[in-house]
Amino acid sequence: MPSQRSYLKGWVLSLPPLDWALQQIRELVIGSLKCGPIPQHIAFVMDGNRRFARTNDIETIEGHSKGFEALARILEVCYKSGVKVVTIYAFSIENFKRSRYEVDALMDMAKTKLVQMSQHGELLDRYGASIKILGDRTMVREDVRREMEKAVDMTKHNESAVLNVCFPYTSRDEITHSIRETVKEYSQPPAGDHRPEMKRPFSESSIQRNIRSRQLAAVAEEEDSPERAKEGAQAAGGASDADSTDMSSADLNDAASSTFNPASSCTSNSPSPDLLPTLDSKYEHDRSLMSSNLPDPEGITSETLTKHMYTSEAPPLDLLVRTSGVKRLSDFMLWQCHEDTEIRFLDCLWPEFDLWRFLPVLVEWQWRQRRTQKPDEGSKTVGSTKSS
Ligand SMILES: CC(C)=CCC/C(C)=C/CC/C(C)=C/COP(=O)(O)OP(=O)(O)O
Repeated sequence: MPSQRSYLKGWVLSLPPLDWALQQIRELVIGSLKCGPIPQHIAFVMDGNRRFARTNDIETIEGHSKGFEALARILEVCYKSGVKVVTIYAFSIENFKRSRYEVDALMDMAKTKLVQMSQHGELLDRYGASIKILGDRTMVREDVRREMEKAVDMTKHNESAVLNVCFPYTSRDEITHSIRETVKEYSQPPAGDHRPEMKRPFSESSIQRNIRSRQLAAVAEEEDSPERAKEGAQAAGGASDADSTDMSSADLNDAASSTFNPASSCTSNSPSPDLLPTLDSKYEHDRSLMSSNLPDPEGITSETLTKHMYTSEAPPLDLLVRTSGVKRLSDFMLWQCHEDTEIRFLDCLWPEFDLWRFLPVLVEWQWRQRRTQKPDEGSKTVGSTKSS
């Protein structure tokens, strides 16, 4: 029954005059959306294909095929409105647990549809969008991988927009990949053979060193003569200086011996010995780092990891939409969801998703953007990083 109703609805809406009128309305709506800020990066969890198939009494594969049609509709809306990057969860690593038949059908769909979309005059070509495949391609069948690479190659000259196809992907896999790449980067001397800088006044280890050297001074002051207190204070000052400037090997040696060596600065009044091996080993580590010419791991920040994520070239994620009423991220875009990413869970199934269901999400996003825009940002139309 539901499939009969949707067939009838489809037939009525495809009558030429109605279809034309609807097209005009769609254009008007998208045109008015473009007057406001537009998210630069949107991600979709295209959930509910199988449930759609069940409720409409069609094959599971047919449900996925309807899902692909919905994707084409939504990409059209996104690129027409000015969204720069769309990231889709097309195949999770978890999806390999599905039946062989379904996995093969999804692989075949990716194999044919991606090249189809990339052809001259087709969707991606019309909007100047390039395809990027994010995920562990080694898990994909050779023939599928070849076609995916072909689609990437066919669209690589397109510069107006991007379609990130996560296939096969999970965030945990992506984050692991990024850490692995970061470790590789920090395990070899930087290009050009530059001596790594040791400038890190606010690093955790610098702060720890400062606190401990001050503790040494305090212990000396409490328990010993004024001379010892002075010695301790000097040691603390020395450490602070060393930490706030570039540290040469000589500085490190001096600091290590005068400040932290129990034998040289504290004899009878040494602090608890369990504090000292840590300090010594930290300095040992710094010293060996200086002599090895490797980059300083203290320089690793969240930006370093971002740089090694699959989405490194994409703008920050402004909006994440999941259909089918399920309120989970399912290991998708965990790193990319920042404090300002809007996450929307919609009740409709993915194959039912269209401009009319997407519109309220976009309008609400625009409304929030405008509400949080500062007066001098009035004309800004780019997805921003402001809090709501
Ligand atoms: C370009 C390209 C490769 C397009 C792929 C097309 C497409 C829509 C893929 C989504 C596949 C998928 C696992 C959807 C989740 O719904 P589900 O199967 O988990 O449905 P359910 O939640 O109802 O079980």
